[in-house]
Parts: sequence; C-alpha cells; structure tokens
Amino acid sequence: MSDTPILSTHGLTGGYGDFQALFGIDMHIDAGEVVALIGANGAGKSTFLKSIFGLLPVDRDMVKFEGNPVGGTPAHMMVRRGIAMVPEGRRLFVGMTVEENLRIAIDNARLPEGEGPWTREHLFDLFPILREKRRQPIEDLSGGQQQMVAISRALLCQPKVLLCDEISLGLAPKVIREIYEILPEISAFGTAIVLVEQDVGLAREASNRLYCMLEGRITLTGVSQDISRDAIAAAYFGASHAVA
Ligand SMILES: Nc1ncnc2c1ncn2[C@@H]1O[C@H](COP(=O)(O)OP(=O)(O)OP(=O)(O)O)[C@@H](O)[C@H]1O
Repeated sequence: MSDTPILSTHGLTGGYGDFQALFGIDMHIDAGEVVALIGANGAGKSTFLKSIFGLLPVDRDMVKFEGNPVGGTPAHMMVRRGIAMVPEGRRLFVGMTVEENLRIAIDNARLPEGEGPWTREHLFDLFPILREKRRQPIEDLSGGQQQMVAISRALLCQPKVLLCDEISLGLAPKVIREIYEILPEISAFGTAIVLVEQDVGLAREASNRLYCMLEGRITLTGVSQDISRDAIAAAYFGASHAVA
C-alpha cells in the first residue's frame, strides 16, 4: 500500500485579495479516513476548503492529490480528478427537482453512473425520503432533506475525497444524527471525508483524526479519541482561554 496521502496541503497560505486568512496549513488525509476540522467562527475553515477545491487562488505545490501538485486547479477539474464538496449553505439549484439537481452531478462526474460506487438508487436507499420526493422542486424540501440532496449530489461525482462544510448547520438534532450515521458508510467505500464542523463533540465522535484551527493556523492535531476536551478548548480559543 502507498504511504502517499490521498490529499495533502503544504504550507498553504491564502485569503481574499490583500487579506490573508490562512498561514501555512499542513494537513493530510488518507483514503477512507474521516478528518474533522474544527475552530471558531472566522478561524478559516471554509477558506481552507475553498482553497483546496480551487475556488480561491493558491500555489500549485500547496495542494497535492494522490501526491501530484494540483493547487489552483479550477473546481470543475478537481471534481474530474476526484474531489467533491458539499458547500456551506448547500447551494442547490432552486426551481429544479431533486432528480434534476442530481443529474447535474452525474453529467460532470469523475466516472459515469454505474462505474463508481454511487448511483441514484444507492443514495435513495441511504436517504429513502429522497426517493419519495425525487420529482419535487428543491425548495419544497426541508433543510435536512436539502442537505441530503447536497451530499448525494457530491457523491454522484464519485469522489475519492469529500469536503463537507458545516453539514449540520441549522438542522434539528435528529436530522443531524441521521446524516452523520451515513458518514461511516461513505468512508467504507474508501472515500476520504474532510469534515468542517462547529459542534466539537460531534466532530470528535465522527472523525478518526482532527485538526483545530485558530486565526488561520493549525493549533492542534491528533487522533480524535486521544485528544482531551481541555486540549481542544485551549487550541480552539487560544492558550489564554484554556480550561482550568
Ligand atoms: N469573501 C470574503 N472576503 C473577505 N474576507 C472573507 C471572505 N470570507 C471570509 N473572509 C474572512 O476570512 C476569515 C476566515 O473566514 P472563514 O469563513 O474561512 O472562517 P470559518 O472558520 O469557516 O468560519 P465560519 O464558521 O464562520 O464559516 C475571516 O476573517 C473572514 O472574515
């Protein structure tokens, strides 16, 4: 087996024009791993995902996919290589049905439907409510159901790495549980998952390893189950706010 991570970043810096939001981020993830990225509002988590995914400019060597430099590759090409993103706020196509939203992913996927692990039928088995609602316009679905569509849309791209930006945001606890229960099934297919999550408990439970980010820097990383709550609190808020 190769030691090369499926995705890694190397001293990644980035931001918005003159505003630098990220200061030398080193991260890696292996096939089938779930890695959580936690941090307070404004820490830089979304900026980091966008920088990996080609939505913000970064140097080529700052992002490697299967060992090859890919930084700055446009998002649609990242999808063809094997990275898909569930963006914050879902960004589904309003005025189109569930099936039409999924169709767009299939048309732009890394592999044709049927050649990768994810088919519409497979996803409808995971999220049965979507089978029921497949001909309904996206705006008629609840927030949780829309999140299921967003995850399904990303998986139909047949990604090797799935980037998830706050998939629990604004959802009821029961729906969050339903969605998080699916994550092990996704990683069981070898798909690596980078999980940006505000809820630290949830992030820790759902991930193999975690990275904590503060003001654009990684302040803590390790095996999720081995990291204490105090260490997380210190890394999350800065040492001066460490729990006594
Ligand atoms: N479009 C933008 N233009 C300029 N600055 C931005 C933009 N988006 C985010 N920022 C800034 O970049 C920094 C990192 O923001 P980012 O959204 O990545 O944080 P985050 O950890 O994802 O937080 P949140 O949980 O609130 O999404 C913050 O200082 C934020 O104000």
